[in-house]
Amino acid sequence: MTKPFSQNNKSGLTRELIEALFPMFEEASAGAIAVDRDARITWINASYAALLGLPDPRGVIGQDVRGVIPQTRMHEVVQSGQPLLLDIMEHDTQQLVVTRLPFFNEDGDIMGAVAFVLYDDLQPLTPLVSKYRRLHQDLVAARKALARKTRGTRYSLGDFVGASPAALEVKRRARLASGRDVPVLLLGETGTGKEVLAQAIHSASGRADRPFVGVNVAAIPENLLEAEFFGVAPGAYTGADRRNRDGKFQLANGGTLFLDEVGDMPLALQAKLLRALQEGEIEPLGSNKVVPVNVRVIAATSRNLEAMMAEGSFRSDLYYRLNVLEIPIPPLRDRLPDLGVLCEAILEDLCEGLELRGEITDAAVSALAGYDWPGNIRELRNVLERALTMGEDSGRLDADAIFKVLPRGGNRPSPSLVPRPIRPLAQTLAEAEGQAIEEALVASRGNRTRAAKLLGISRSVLYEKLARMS
Ligand SMILES: Nc1ncnc2c1ncn2[C@@H]1O[C@H](COP(=O)(O)OP(=O)(O)OP(=O)(O)O)[C@@H](O)[C@H]1O
Repeated sequence: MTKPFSQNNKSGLTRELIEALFPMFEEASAGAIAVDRDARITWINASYAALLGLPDPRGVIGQDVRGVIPQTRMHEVVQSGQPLLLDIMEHDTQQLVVTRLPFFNEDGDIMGAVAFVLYDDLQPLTPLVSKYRRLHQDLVAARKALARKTRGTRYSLGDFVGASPAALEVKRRARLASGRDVPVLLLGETGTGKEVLAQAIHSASGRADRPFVGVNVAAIPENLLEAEFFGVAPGAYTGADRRNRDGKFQLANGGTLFLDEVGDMPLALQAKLLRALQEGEIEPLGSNKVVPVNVRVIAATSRNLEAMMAEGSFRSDLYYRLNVLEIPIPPLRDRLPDLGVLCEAILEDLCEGLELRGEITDAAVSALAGYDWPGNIRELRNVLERALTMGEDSGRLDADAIFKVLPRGGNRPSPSLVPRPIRPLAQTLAEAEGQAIEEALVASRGNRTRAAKLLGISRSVLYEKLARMS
């Protein structure tokens, strides 16, 4: 099939080396091809021609290699003079492992390139290829996470999953909060999604392209809190940095400051925080100069601030300053109709980048509904993660897989075992109606028109009933 190297490639170490190795490579490979410096085919062996399905290999001599093998990268090799030692090339439905080497004349000028198909069947390479795919998927996921991190937030409102009336009300308030530049107070037990919501409000607000800075008050030792919040002036105290150190207020300037576990803030710092919020300025530790700051505060707590005010451990003036728009987030046990969609969303997230289906059966969701969820959605995520780790390789979770990992002792009493007081019929009917509406909204993912259709009532009747329920 003509000669791989033209006459003017007489010497030159690389060419000689390639020539010496050529018969061995050709023999061992599943196909070989050579191109000239313009990436036109000068030679192709019979096995490669057969692999490519070429009826007449001579017909392709002189053609641009890209016209014959669309996914080739030979033109890159002849342009750069650099080999591409290992690559997986797609051709039609095949995946070919190829190596591509340039060759030069005695003056070092590029003359062309040769390529060998090392494997045309990836079966023996399956472990390597799956590892490569997994790493590639991890890389994509890490890049996404990094992009979010550089913006300061990971979540948007769509990440607050739930379609029950309780979840929809949370989202309605969050949207309201995004449109108004006022302080927001998020109230909810641990793991209910306070941080998710704080980030989502910021991302949808006019401050979205400014920083989002979160600080967990409970996680910082009391003696460091002031420096953490307001920063430190150079040489403020013995051992302090010579340079100025910005506090969270300065870092969040122009953006949003998320104060998590604000109920854990000592009284002395509460006074300083109040002043900063009222005056719009702060005084770094050890400095006698005030610095103007413009931050929107979103505070969150799992504690009962009203009870704390009553006992004097939380300042009421700070409470009213922070609580301009309050968003109570219900615990998971109070929005069990959301379990199904939450599981779906969490499993999708957990399985991203892995070759797992991440499915859950209805019976498994019912098993989850029997548990009390003191750790809320964070705990649900952990349970699903454990079930995936310990379960079948396919990533399909059934009730058994859930029971194996669900903490014991936290079960809710099954409704049939709890003696139910007899109540007026109208009340029982209203509750049944409320539950049916809630389930229809979950099934329709919050789409009221579809929910009304499922319930066999008109949209306006559904709206009337929802208004009566709220
Ligand atoms: N509505 C939701 N939809 C989907 N995932 C959620 C939701 N709420 C919380 N999560 C997930 O649950 C975990 C805990 O959420 P988050 O940290 O926001 O809770 P938190 O209320 O701030 O908890 P803590 O008070 O302990 O800091 C996170 O992994 C988050 O992604």
